Amino acid sequence: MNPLRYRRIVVKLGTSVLTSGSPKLNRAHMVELVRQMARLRQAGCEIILVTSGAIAAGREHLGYPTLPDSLASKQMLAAVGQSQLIRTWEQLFNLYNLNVGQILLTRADLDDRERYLNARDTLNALLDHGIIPVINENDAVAIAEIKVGDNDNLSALAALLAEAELLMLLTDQPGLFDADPRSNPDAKLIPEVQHIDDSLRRLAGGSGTNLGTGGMATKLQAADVARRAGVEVVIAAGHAEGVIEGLTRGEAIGTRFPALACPLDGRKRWILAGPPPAGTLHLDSGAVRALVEKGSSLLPKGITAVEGDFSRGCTLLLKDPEGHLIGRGITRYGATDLRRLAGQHSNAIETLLGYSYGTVAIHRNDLVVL
Ligand SMILES: Nc1ncnc2c1ncn2[C@@H]1O[C@H](COP(=O)(O)OP(=O)(O)O)[C@@H](O)[C@H]1O
Ligand SMILES: N[C@@H](CCC(=O)OP(=O)(O)O)C(=O)O
Repeated sequence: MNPLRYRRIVVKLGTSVLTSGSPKLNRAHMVELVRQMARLRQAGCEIILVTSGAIAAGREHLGYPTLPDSLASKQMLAAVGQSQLIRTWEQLFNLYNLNVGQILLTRADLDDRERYLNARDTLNALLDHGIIPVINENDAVAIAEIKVGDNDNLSALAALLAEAELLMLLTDQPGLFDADPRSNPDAKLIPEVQHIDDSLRRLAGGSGTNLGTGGMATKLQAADVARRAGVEVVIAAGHAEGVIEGLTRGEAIGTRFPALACPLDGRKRWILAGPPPAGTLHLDSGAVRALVEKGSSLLPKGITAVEGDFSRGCTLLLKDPEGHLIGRGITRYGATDLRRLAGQHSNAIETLLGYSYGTVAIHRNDLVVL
């Protein structure tokens, strides 16, 4: 089979894969993973590595100190461990004459469109020079407000940034099961997922260990974001022999999430990936139909309630009358204005506010329907 079925892939390695369930990095296993990635690279496939393991590596390097369960302790471990981690990746890739470039991100780096584009340019420059980008969250400085929080979602953002074709979420289980296989030995692997809905989300539990973050729940969130942007996603076991190469050849391993048919364009990818929502607009059923079925802009008339305190240019969540999330978009009016405009006809905007930024609350170009 053709090994170049995918031109650009993101490989996300969870702590569970890098430590093999032990409290320290399993370097022998990391060598095997690098061997596979190097072979693919040499065959012309561009690889972006999203690596967890900084906190585990820091704990190992400091001799497993007993620390309070505080953010500062974790940040200290991440600061120590990240340099151990990148050094290990660097040494291993150098065995194959490949260089690595470290990118440490927080959500704040992706919020602003210009910073998002800068990060994208750096990623592309590394790839253009045959260098393997090695990405982790900047745990040492990130506090809750600016954190992505888990590397599953971070890897989806990396896949969007890089316009990758395939995202591999490699973990300690062979894929997504119909129940957590740690506690349900009869659980069955789900080979393919077409729709990510609430019933599927209920199957996906948290991490089974205290080293991993998020478990299958964050892997599903990541898959949901990436496939909307046209990226195919697969969850598979990182310890399975030849897994990275096999997945790149399109072999039926793990749980596959085919990419949605109509990928979003660049700006809409950023709306999906970048800014955290600053509020919520509740819409009536007519507005929901206009957005979902006709691809229209959102008019103030269709807004029934406004939650949050936000200004013009912020990203908002859009919900239908039942409270289901139907999209996200960038508002042309701040919260105070929208509270006045909700339910009103667009030609009353000037009279109600004394000024106007146009007839729509959210323009269709600034809107992603989910
Ligand atoms: N439905 C499910 N199918 C598979 N694994 C599940 C499921 N629900 C919860 N899990 C747990 O998710 C864990 C993997 O997530 P996590 O510990 O965060 O790993 P990683 O470090 O690779 O991100 C598994 O070990 C498993 O216990
Ligand atoms: N950024 C953290 C890992 C966060 C995370 O999501 O971990 P995991 O669930 O193992 O992928 C670290 O390097 O330790």
